[in-house]
Amino acid sequence: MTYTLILLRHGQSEWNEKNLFTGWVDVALTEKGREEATRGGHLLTEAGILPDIVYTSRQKRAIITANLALEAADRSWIDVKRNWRLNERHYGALQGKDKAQTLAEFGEEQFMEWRRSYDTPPPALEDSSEYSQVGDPRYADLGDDVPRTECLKDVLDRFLPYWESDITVDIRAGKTVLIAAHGNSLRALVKHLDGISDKDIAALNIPTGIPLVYELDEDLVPVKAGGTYLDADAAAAAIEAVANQGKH
Ligand SMILES: O=C(O)[C@@H](CO)OP(=O)(O)O
Repeated sequence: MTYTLILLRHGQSEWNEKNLFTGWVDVALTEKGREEATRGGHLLTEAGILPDIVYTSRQKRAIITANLALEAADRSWIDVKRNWRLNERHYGALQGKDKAQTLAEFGEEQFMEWRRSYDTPPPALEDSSEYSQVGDPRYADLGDDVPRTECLKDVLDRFLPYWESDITVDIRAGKTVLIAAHGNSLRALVKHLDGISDKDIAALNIPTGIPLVYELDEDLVPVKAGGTYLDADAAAAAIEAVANQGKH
């Protein structure tokens, strides 16, 4: 008996296109991002892998990606659960900043430490910033615990309780679960699933809009480490592009 889990990073967002750090800022998809999402749904249909329930963050780029992919797969009717614990990593004071300019200003070592280190968060974002989520009604249940910055470890710490309490329950019930989320919240999940070390996770990048399918055994251990991208060639090229962001 194995279980099926599908991970889908949202399609290209307006700030992905502009090469800006995004985090918890609720930016929209570009036209290309919408097309990627629809194509993701077609890839699922072609592979005959159809989700029974979808989990998303509370951010519209993931929500709309899920909607478009499910519409393409004719599965708009499935149950949906949204939770802030699937949100993108809060990028602190880098939110809204240009990646190339940040790289030029602070140098590659600092830039990569903020982008990809496991446990070094960027400087905290001021509550008065236009890019702060403090006071946003969608996070009212968080009270004053709305993040001001996060490292990947913080994402794992807030994601894992929800993984255990909700997502794994649906998986173990035999449902094919689709998680539509973000580059860094999905990196956190992949780190957990594949048992990737704190150091090695720095080199792992997730492309936009290409379903990544995991077959999990009874202990929820991947049958094939790293899972399977439904379009492996497109994924390889897109992974390279994410890794090099800010450098060109
Ligand atoms: O800006 C962000 O929020 C993330 C994902 O788009 O970027 P990065 O890949 O640099 O962590």
